Amino acid sequence: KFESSDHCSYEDADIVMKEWQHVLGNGQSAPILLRTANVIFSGLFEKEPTSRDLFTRVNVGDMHSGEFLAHTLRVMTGLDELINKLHSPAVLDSMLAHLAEQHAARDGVKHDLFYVFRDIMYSSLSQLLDEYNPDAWKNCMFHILYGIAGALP
Ligand code: HEM
Repeated sequence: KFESSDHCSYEDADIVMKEWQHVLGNGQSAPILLRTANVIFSGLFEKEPTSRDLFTRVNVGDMHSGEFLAHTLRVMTGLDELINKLHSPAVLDSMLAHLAEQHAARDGVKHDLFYVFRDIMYSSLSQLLDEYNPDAWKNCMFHILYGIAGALP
């Protein structure tokens, strides 16, 4: 399944939160989140074409439609909330448990799609961020992605 990683230490969490803040720190957070999400989802659909069908309900046929943008904003604000809770493990874990249920309820959502998502996310972040510490991201995103997708088929 997921390759293991070191524990997301307090310092790792600090680095990830600070670097993530640089993505969003200029007051233009929504357009940046949407653009990043568009890159990630386009990359996912390119690599795993059948995964597109999981998003028909949210009008993936037109990735610029209000429905699809609203979906990507839910995902990215969800990610933002998770990252901002890296110092509050109990709260983080209850958010992750809820997201795990929401994803498990959707047929066809498989754990391996999450590492495709992860790898595309890492390459976008490394391009987006002047300072990018891959080990800190790997350690903390392991916890987040495993928390959502660890029990998926
Ligand atoms: C860090 C990664 C991710 C986060 C934070 C995240 C978060 C979310 C959130 C907040 C929702 C809305 C839940 C709801 O209102 O029911 C959602 C829906 C969904 N997610 Fe994720 N997600 C992530 C990754 C993925 C991946 C990799 C897949 C699989 C390709 C996926 C598949 C779906 C599907 C199919 C839906 C339902 C779309 C609909 O509304 O019809 N997610 N996700």
